Amino acid sequence: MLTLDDIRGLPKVLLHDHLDGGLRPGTVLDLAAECGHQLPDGPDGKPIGDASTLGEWFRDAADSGSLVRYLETFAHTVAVTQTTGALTRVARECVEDLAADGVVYAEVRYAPEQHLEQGLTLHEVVAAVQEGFDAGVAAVSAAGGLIVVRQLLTAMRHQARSQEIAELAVAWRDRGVAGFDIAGAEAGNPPTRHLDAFEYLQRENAHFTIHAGEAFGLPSIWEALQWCGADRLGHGVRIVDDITVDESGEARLGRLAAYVRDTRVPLEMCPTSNVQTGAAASIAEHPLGELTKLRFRVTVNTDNRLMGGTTLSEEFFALVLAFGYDLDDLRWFTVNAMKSAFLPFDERLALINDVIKPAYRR
Ligand SMILES: O=c1[nH]cnc2c1ncn2[C@@H]1O[C@H](CO)[C@@H](O)[C@H]1O
Ligand SMILES: [Zn+2]
Repeated sequence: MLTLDDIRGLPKVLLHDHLDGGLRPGTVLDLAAECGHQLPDGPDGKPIGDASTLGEWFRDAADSGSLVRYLETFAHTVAVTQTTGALTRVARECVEDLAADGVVYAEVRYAPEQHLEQGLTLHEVVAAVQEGFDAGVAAVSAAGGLIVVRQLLTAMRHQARSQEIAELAVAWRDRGVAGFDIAGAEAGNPPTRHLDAFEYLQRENAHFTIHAGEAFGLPSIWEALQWCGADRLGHGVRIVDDITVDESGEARLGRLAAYVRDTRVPLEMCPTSNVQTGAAASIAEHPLGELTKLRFRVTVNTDNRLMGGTTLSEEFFALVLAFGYDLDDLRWFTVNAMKSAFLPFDERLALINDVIKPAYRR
């Protein structure tokens, strides 16, 4: 059986990771002290002052069984990332942490509109993050490693800035931004609220993914694909609601599930996050197992490394333990993810042929 160390040594691809959900606990402490943000109280009734207690606090608070409560924890990471210095630091550390975990390609998302509280403009936010990504990539490569990183710009689904953020993503498309996303509480905020932004992106030949079918069911997935034209689905777990398995174990796909499988819509699945928000009862019962058996285009992701206390290697290891996956399965997930990336075709192919396949052969 594969060990966690084996998995760390394999090249991996990460399509769904939130920048503001991946801060190092120690960095949250430093930045909170710098900007005077008050962190939550620890067990002793005083604001938490050490990194490991803070890491546990995020994990426990996010372990809420509800997406809305899970999202409340972001108030702290967003509050401490309101300056170019903080954004650049967090972005650089993100790249270094992903590379240390064996990630060779990552698309990291965040919502620029949430980082304007101290007067930054949207463009300044994107520039600060890009500066951090560039510095991180340079540091990794100076140490002999390899990682390619792109930004995805997220609009918050309960707000009304999606058109502006979509235009921002297009303006930065040749300078490190590979696509667009919407996130936030799903119930009551269907993707069609942002139809103008999605239609604009389609006219611009731009790429986008939509958080859909996480806390909410099939209608949200259907809208994301058939009204909005999403290239990928963030989570998409509820697509199992359109699949029935009879007594003999034979699966029947409804029209929407068949469409998703037939057209190879990538599912950005995030096992730990889904257990934390109650979208799945446990890793072992996660729909990823069934969807993988049925050969949907499943990819494995972290969502929020801080809130989940996780890494991509740990997500894979949990799946190895729950479903008995082997090296071939992990290669399949990784190639699925690389094929689904918002990177030009020739660059995807080069990473698959020159980096991923040789490593899994060895
Ligand atoms: O799993 C998720 N579902 C929906 N929204 C999320 C999830 N994880 C994070 N965010 C939201 O996306 C924002 C930008 O990164 C975060 O601030 C958080 O509110
Ligand atoms: Zn997410």
